[in-house]
Amino acid sequence: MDDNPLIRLTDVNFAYDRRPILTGINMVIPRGKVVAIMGLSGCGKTTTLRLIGGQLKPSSGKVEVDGQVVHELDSDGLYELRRRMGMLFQFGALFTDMSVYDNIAFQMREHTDLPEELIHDMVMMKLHAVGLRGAARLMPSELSGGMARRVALARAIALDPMLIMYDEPFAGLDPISLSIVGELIRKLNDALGTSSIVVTHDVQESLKIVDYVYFVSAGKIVAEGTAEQIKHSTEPYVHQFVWGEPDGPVNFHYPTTRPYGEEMLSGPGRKQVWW
Ligand SMILES: Nc1ncnc2c1ncn2[C@@H]1O[C@H](COP(=O)(O)OP(=O)(O)OP(=O)(O)O)[C@@H](O)[C@H]1O
Repeated sequence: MDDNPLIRLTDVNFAYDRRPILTGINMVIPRGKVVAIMGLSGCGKTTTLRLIGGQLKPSSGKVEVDGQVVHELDSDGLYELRRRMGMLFQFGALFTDMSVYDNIAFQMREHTDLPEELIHDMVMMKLHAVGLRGAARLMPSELSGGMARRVALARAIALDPMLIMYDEPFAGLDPISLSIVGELIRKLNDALGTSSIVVTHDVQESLKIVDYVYFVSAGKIVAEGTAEQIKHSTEPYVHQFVWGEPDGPVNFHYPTTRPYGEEMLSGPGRKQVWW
């Protein structure tokens, strides 16, 4: 039991209007660790990140970050808290009209009064950390997908955050870029002494780099454990997910109560059929 985790979600429920998205979520992100939230599309992973970032408020339950209840903060408190969180959004969108250098300097200029010489040194340090110091003057359109993702990573750590949240950091990358980005997530976490949350459905890549995994299905945590425990899990849902098996508790068919035969016989133009 971690008495002082960076993040704690306690009995969190969240609904859009009256449609439940998350139910009874209990989750802990320890300091200094990399934790993955995995699950199929639409299960509520991004929603969980948005609750932690304070963009959404839970319908009930508590979201605590570094000892503060996120949804009880006023706008100044929230602004201050968010400044200490780095975020790599899905597909790591960069500002397309700014150079790589300016993309990273942007946060520093927005949130600090640091002089340009210092910003220069910090931008170069961040770019060096992701191996792209030489790309500082390029525009985003001149980068490969893997390079763009690394720039987005450098931008996420621009302000030395206490927490970095990655939303699908591996999406659309070739296998080499994928493992470079994976290794960088781990290295940056350890070098900066932050905590990281990786939202992903890329099981194999993330199991190589994370300390702990939460599996979410239909808005509930259905399994959790260390990367080793997850790899060897016999829990049917986890096993199916980890090994990418088509058959198992996750159905190929979206649920329907209507038998297939009945559906086919009741289509348009079928009403007059004599049988
Ligand atoms: N603004 C919104 N209004 C209503 N429903 C929403 C909204 N945003 C997301 N949802 C719904 O909430 C559910 C959870 O979405 P969420 O984005 O958290 O899933 P996810 O697990 O991150 O999926 P993906 O991997 O595809 O990004 C989905 O069913 C989605 O349709």
